[in-house]
Amino acid sequence: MEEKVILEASHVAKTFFSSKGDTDAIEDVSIQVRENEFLVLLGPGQCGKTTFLNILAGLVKPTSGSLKLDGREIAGRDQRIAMVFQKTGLYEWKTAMENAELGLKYRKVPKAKRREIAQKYLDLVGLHGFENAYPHALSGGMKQRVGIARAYTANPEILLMDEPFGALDAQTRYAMEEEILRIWETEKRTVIFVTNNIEEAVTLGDRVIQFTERPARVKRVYDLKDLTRPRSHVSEEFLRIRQEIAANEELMLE
Ligand SMILES: Nc1ncnc2c1ncn2[C@@H]1O[C@H](COP(=O)(O)OP(=O)(O)OP(=O)(O)O)[C@@H](O)[C@H]1O
Repeated sequence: MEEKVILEASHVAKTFFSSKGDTDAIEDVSIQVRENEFLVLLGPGQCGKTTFLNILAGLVKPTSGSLKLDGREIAGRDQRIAMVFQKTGLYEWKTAMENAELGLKYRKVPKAKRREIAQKYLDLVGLHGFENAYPHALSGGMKQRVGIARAYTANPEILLMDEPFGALDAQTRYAMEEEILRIWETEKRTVIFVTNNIEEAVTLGDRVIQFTERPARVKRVYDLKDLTRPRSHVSEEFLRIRQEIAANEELMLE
């Protein structure tokens, strides 16, 4: 059975206009995102990935093109879409719990209820016992966990993740890749995850959409659904796909 398309971007383009010259960030990107899939957007640095994600989040207005969520056109921010940033954007003067429940507070959810929901997701991301910790007392990986809990707490249909592990050391990054898969398997949502790291893309994605250099276009789509999880970084299949994607990326950079 064909899976349901939850989000569709059609012919999205973005040019930043400025007195110093215009920058074409995205040329013409059309993608379909399937419900509950883990979709990775992979592309070289500065190719326009963040811009594209910001457009999906309603934070940047496309120059042209359109977005449909659940079959209906959307423009601007939508509560059904939540974002996890590379820089976590946590409030330093708020505890892990207060950060996690913030979205619900804005929505005027009563305190007891929002505590209950935030607690559920702090538990899910492995932060039980750290509810009262302030961000400065948390490691980089733990801060990202709070960011993920905060996004889940808002109960979105779609989670956008912009290189969330890009600033972490390699070991923590591997651990967080396993963690995000565990969290996603436990409570499935549609995830759109941006990275410039091929290994990370192949580790995580049901599908990987490879972008060209700026201005971004879709170069190729890899369907990895049949690559069994958990994925061994040294299996023949994993290495073959990694190599294939890398070769394609090099071709683009020549
Ligand atoms: N607000 C803006 N005004 C002008 N130019 C911008 C703006 N935001 C992004 N750009 C330009 O658009 C291009 C794409 O940037 P973007 O951050 O989307 O790339 P990226 O693929 O996410 O990069 P990275 O992998 O380094 O995070 C860059 O050349 C950037 O300088």
